Amino acid sequence: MTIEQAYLNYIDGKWSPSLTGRVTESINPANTNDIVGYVQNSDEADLELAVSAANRAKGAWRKLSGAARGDYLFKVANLLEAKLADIAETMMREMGKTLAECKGETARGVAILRYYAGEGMRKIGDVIPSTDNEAMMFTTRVPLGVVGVITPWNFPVAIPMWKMAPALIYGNTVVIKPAIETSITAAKLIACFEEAGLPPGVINLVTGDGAVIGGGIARHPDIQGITFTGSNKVGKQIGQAALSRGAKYQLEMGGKNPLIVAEDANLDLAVEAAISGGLKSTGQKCTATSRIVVHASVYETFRTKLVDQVKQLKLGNGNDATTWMGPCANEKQRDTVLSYINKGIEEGASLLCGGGVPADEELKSGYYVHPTVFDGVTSNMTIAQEEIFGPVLALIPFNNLQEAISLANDVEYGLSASIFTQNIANILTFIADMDAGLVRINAETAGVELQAPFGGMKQSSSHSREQGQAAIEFFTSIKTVFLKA
Ligand SMILES: NC(=O)C1=CN([C@@H]2O[C@H](COP(=O)(O)OP(=O)(O)OC[C@H]3O[C@@H](n4cnc5c(N)ncnc54)[C@H](O)[C@@H]3O)[C@@H](O)[C@H]2O)C=CC1
Ligand SMILES: O=C(O)CCC(=O)C(=O)O
Repeated sequence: MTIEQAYLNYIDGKWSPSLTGRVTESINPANTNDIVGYVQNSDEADLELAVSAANRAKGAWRKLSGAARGDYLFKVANLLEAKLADIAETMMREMGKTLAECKGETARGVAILRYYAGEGMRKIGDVIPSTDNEAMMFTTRVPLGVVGVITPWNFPVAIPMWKMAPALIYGNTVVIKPAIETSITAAKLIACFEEAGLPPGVINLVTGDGAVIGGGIARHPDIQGITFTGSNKVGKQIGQAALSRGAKYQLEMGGKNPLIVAEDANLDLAVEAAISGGLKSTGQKCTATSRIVVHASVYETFRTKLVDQVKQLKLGNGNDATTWMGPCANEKQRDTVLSYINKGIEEGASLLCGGGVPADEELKSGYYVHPTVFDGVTSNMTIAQEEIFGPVLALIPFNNLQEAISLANDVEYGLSASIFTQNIANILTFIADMDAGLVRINAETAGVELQAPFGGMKQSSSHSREQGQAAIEFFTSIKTVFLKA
C-alpha cells in the first residue's frame, strides 16, 4: 500500500486520517484484483470530531442568506461537472455499473446541486390571516442543525447529493457516512465542496463500518436529523434509535416493484421497460422491476420476447463499451442473489434463463450473475415477496385488472409500480388503487426525476418524501410567527 492510495476523512475543513490508524480496501467488483484504494476505517472518536465541527459551524452557516448558500452549491456543481469523467470512472470501479450509467448518474448529481442552489432563492413560508386584524401571522422555516447522512452503494453520487444538497441549502451542516464500498467516490464528491470553499465544519465525511459510524450517527445527541437510504433492517434500527432520543429521521428502504403488462400493451415497449427497469445496474435499485404481472392472453408472446432479449445481454466489466450489465456490487450481494435464485428453484418456480455465475474466464474474478428470468411464480413464493436487489425477474400471469393490482399490491413494500396499457379506464384504476409512492404509466419502474417528490408507501419508507421541493419538509422545521406592534 502506498500513501497516495489512501483516502482520508474530511473533518472541520481538513483531510485527516482516522485516529484508529486503520484503513479498509475498496475493491473493484468487476475484477477483485483491482484495488481502487484504501479508505479510513474510523471509529466513534473520529465521528465525535466531525459532529463537534458540524456543531460549531452551524450557527454561522444558518445565518447566511439562502442565495449565499446557493452560490456555494453552484460552485460545487461546476466543479463536479469538470470532474465528471474521473468521478464516474471511480464510481464504476468501486461499484461495478457501466461507465455510461456512472456518467449519467454524475450528471444527475450536477443537476441536483443546481436545482437546490436555486432553492436558496425560493419562498420558505406563507402569510396566514390572523383573527387579530392588527397582527400579522406568517410561517418561516429554520434548519434542524446538524444532519447525519447515511448512504448506500447503489447510487454513490445521486443519493448523497439528493440528501446533502437540500440539507445544506436549508441551512444545516452535514456529517456523511457513505457505504464503505463507495467511499472513494464520496471522498471525491466532498473534495468538490472543499474546492468550492465551504466554511470548515459545514460538511464532514467519516468513512467506516456501518454499525460503528452509522449507528453512532443514529445515537449521537448533537445530530438533530438523520437521512438514510438502505436496507429495511438497518433503516428500522436507525428509526428506533432516532425516535428514542427525539431526533427527526427519514428512511428510504426496499422495494418489490411490479410491472403490469395489460392485454393491450405495446409488448415491445413493455419488454424494453422490463429489461431496463429490472436489470440495469444489475437490478440494484430500490425502484428496480422485480415482478412482471402479465395478462394471460399475451403471456406467452411476452415471455418469449423477454427471454430472447435477456439472453442477448452482454455481461462484463463496466469499462468495456460493449458491456450491457456489470457485476453485483460486492460478494455478499452476489451470494444473496444466488441464494434467492436457489430458493426460487426449491419453491417450484421454473428457470427460463440465467440462474448462475458465468463460466467465462475473464469474468471469474468478478461478482457476476447471469440475468435471470423465472416463470411459474406464485405470489406466496420468497422470490415474489422479498427484495432480491439483483438481476432476477419473476413472471406472474393474471386474467383481469383487479387481479393484477391485487397481485401487484400483495407485498410489504410500496415504492414504485408501472403499467403498460392504452386503456384510460385501466390507467385511472391503476393510479387510484396501486399502493406505491411512484406510479408510472407506459414507462419503467426505475428512474426518478430530481424535481419531483420520491418515497414509498408501506414498508418502503418512513412515509416521508425526498427530492424536489418535498425535501424542505424534512430538512427544516416550521416556525409560526405572530407579530404585533
Ligand atoms: N433502498 C436502497 O436503495 C438500498 C437497499 N439495499 C438493500 O439492503 C440489502 C443489504 O445491503 P447493504 O449494503 O448491507 O445495506 P445496509 O442497509 O446495511 O447499508 C446502507 C448504509 O447503512 C450503513 N449501515 C449498516 N449497518 C448500519 C447500522 N447498524 N447502523 C447505521 N448504519 C448502518 C451502511 O454502512 C451503509 O452506509 C440489499 O440487498 C438491498 O436489499 C441496499 C442498498 C440500497
Ligand atoms: O430509480 C432511481 O433513479 C432511484 C433509485 C433509488 O433511489 C435507489 O435505488 O435507492
